[in-house]
Amino acid sequence: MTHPLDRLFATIAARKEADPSLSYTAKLLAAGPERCAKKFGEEAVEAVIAAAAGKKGEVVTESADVLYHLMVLWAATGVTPDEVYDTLAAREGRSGLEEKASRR
Ligand SMILES: N=c1c2ncn([C@@H]3O[C@H](COP(=O)(O)OP(=O)(O)OP(=O)(O)O)[C@@H](O)[C@H]3O)c2ncn1[C@@H]1O[C@H](COP(=O)(O)O)[C@@H](O)[C@H]1O
Repeated sequence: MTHPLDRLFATIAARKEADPSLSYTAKLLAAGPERCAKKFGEEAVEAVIAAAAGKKGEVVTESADVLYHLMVLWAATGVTPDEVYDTLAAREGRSGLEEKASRR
């Protein structure tokens, strides 16, 4: 069974060919990467506000919005989930503190 995020990305990628009057994703993609980036930023801020207010339920729903808009941004900029997963895999097992120290 495919992961829900992979299924969502497949739907988003397929919307590149869809009619913007029939699909929100197609409308966003047709508006270009800058518009997609702005929407992602707005949704991220909404998640930040929910977290700062201690509203766990809203953190969950805003997180879903953030993930959707991040994937729209990947589609708009030609990034694939595998590229992101590979980057995460390459970091596996290396502490963030260790990586930070190596930059000093
Ligand atoms: N997961 C989502 C999803 N999450 C959030 N959104 C939309 O993202 C929008 C952002 O919220 P806002 O409050 O900022 O909306 P808004 O003010 O109307 O947006 P703007 O006019 O500013 O762009 C809302 O319209 C939400 O419905 C999503 N739209 C689509 N999906 C998925 O994408 C699939 C394809 O959707 P369509 O492309 O619309 O067919 C759907 O079946 C879902 O699986």
